[in-house]
Amino acid sequence: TRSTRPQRLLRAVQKKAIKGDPQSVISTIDYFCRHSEWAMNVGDEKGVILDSVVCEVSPSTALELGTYCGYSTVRIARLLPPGTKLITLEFNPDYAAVARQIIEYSGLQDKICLVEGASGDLIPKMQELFGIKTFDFVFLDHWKDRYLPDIKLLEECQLLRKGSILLADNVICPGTPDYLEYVRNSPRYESKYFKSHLEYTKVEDGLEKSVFLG
Ligand SMILES: Nc1ncc2ncn(CCCCCNC(=O)c3cc(-c4ccc(F)cc4)cc(O)c3O)c2n1
Ligand SMILES: [Mg+2]
Repeated sequence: TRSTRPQRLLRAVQKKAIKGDPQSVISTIDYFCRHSEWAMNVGDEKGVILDSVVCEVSPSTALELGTYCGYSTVRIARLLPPGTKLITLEFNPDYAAVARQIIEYSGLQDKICLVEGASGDLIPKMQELFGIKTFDFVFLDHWKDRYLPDIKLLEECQLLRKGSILLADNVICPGTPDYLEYVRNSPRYESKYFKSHLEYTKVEDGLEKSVFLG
């Protein structure tokens, strides 16, 4: 049967990127998605904003919702100091299988824990599975209608602390209107929009950065 897009993206990484070099894995994926096949990675333009927020927060504990092929997973993990852990949740086993190989190819597997399953099921298990008390940083990039229920779940499970940073992809395209309305109007968050473009296109999109105020 015909290969899938994630498999073709993995093959491009294995063929063109330098093993153990996260930046070359990132550049190879961006080149593939611009010149061969579009894929729903956060991409290079929004990726620079993601990098700057990760560097600013310098999190000890980080959570990513929606791994896909592991592009943003590698982007985030390459900036984390030793001894920190990025937990990334992926629902689709085929995506997870590709992501594991891309993460391993980048050499960052010791900083990343990829867990297969739905965020709604796994978030309540973070304490028992990983001994996580709270997350310093959360990157939301999964089902757009799960952003709002999942941050409410993070609040309920007391996985956020005063100053925890949420960064949400695709708040314009495909769009997360209920999430935006909540974080921009809730007294419990201080929110800021970073205007950008949908990965590899001229379509408007952006990232919403929200600080949990406790
Ligand atoms: N609950 C749970 N727990 C864990 C999970 N793991 C995965 N999932 C499901 C996530 C499925 C992929 C989510 N990502 C997107 O849908 C997405 C789409 C576009 C896009 C597409 C077409 C267009 F024309 C324009 C824009 C662009 C993006 O940057 C996107 O991130 C989970 N769900
Ligand atoms: Mg996205």
